[in-house]
Amino acid sequence: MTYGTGEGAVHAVRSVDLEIPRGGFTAVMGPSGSGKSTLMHIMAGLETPTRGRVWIGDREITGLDDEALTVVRRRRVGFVFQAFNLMPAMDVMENVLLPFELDGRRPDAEQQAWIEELVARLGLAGRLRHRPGELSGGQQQRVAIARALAGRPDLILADEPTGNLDSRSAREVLELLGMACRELGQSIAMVTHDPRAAAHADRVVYLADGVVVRRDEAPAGADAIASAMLLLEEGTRA
Ligand SMILES: Nc1ncnc2c1ncn2[C@@H]1O[C@H](COP(=O)(O)OP(=O)(O)OP(=O)(O)O)[C@@H](O)[C@H]1O
Repeated sequence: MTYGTGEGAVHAVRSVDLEIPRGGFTAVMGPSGSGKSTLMHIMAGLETPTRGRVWIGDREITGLDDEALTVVRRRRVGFVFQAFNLMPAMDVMENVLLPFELDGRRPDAEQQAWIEELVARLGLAGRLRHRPGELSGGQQQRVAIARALAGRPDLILADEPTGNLDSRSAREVLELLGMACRELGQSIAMVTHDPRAAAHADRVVYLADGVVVRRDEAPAGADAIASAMLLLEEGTRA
């Protein structure tokens, strides 16, 4: 992905060949400006790369027009953001059902049962008629996770999902993402700066200057991830 042209061109990501495994929990780490958000936007079909090809599940999204990409995003991708991005005037259940609403669909009986299971597992069953403003940050993020999981997307993209949470709520949210992956088979890619967050993933991919420079298939805890990041940051500054 190149922004700009000529001397001012920025190669935000280069020669990235990356697969987010189905049913896996992948963390994407890297120093500031290393291309994490750009890569995430490309994987989500929010940006079209200058060169290269992208698939979500078995569907190639390269070359789709905006309208087709919007449909792919709605049906195949779930998003969890640092700032929660819930609709303040809607209650918890309305927020969770929003992807169906936007797609002009109603959940069928099986989907409704799945959504009820989800809200129960995420500890939201007693809060369904509350609005986001009446919930803690951790609870709001759990609503966002329920919304992302509701349509069983091919991929959940989480961008610094714990950036606005205290450490206990952060741990709960990460445990729930891990549960979604291990028990519900959900594929997740999470961008984070936080080695403790990345330690919940079963695979860590490191970016530096737009290139994947390292992959840990079984990361050995937050301290090892922090050391790897430190090396990358020193390398980037050098
Ligand atoms: N729309 C844009 N136009 C021009 N350059 C851009 C644009 N978006 C990103 N870049 C550049 O591409 C590079 C990668 O940016 P990106 O936001 O993907 O990094 P990041 O790893 O997500 O950073 P951070 O952790 O600070 O959010 C940076 O050098 C950035 O300045």
